Amino acid sequence: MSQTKTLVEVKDLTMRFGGLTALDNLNMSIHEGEVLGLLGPNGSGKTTFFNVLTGLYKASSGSIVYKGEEVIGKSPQQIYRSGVARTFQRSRLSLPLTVFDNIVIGDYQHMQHGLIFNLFRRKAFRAEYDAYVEKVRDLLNIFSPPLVERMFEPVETFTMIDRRRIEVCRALLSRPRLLLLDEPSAGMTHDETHALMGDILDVRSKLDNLTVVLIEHEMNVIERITDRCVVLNYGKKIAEGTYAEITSDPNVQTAYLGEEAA
Ligand SMILES: Nc1ncnc2c1ncn2[C@@H]1O[C@H](COP(=O)(O)OP(=O)(O)OP(=O)(O)O)[C@@H](O)[C@H]1O
Repeated sequence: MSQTKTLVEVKDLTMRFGGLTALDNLNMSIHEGEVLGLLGPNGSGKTTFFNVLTGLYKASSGSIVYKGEEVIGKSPQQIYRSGVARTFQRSRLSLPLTVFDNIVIGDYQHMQHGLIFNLFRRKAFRAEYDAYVEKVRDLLNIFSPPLVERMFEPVETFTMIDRRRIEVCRALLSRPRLLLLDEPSAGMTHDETHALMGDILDVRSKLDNLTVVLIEHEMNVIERITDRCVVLNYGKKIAEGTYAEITSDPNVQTAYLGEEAA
């Protein structure tokens, strides 16, 4: 029998933007090692939840306990260093830069040496640079081996799916415990989405102890890769369970049909 360990416990979490309540007394948990789907109609608070969990927004009230510690009030850097990494809905790659540069940029807070130090201590800088090359090569070998050969080519020469892979690798560079993926299938074809999700499942099986939360609209993706789902509507949790459970839940059907009818 598998035992469920809680990695994140969310209690009465509320986020207001002026008069708009984006998260409304949200209670939910994220279990260690699971792939959790975060679903809900447009504007239901999914990205806001990621923004609060990663310290970009400070919640109006409530609590998020991650690995036994309160997250609210910590800076995005502190939260990143504690093992929470994410991708964004819109691509944040710098197209003229290489794959290597784009992946390493995300980890600059972990670098030992600042610019002035590097100017004067080239040897130490070189050693750190070489270590990063190895780290990125190892990661690409796990996540997407064909990218290894093209590590020093500019991102603008890559297809959409490879760009997404690069973004996921950037999030994985710090070897996070919790990976938050905000609509990774956006803008991709069905086949590309299928391939990317295969990579994500594959990397989870290769990296120990990785928990994934995925915001996604494509139902077939959710069915294929999630262990469990939480559905939000107007910032509240309206359903929770396996894909089969949530899709047969009348509250979920009403939330989605209501949206279509609107
Ligand atoms: N910085 C902000 N300032 C004001 N309102 C915001 C801000 N961020 C989000 N909102 C509002 O909060 C609500 C929830 O938005 P959010 O982006 O979290 O929804 P979502 O479920 O991720 O939607 P989608 O699926 O369209 O990305 C929306 O009404 C949105 O307009």
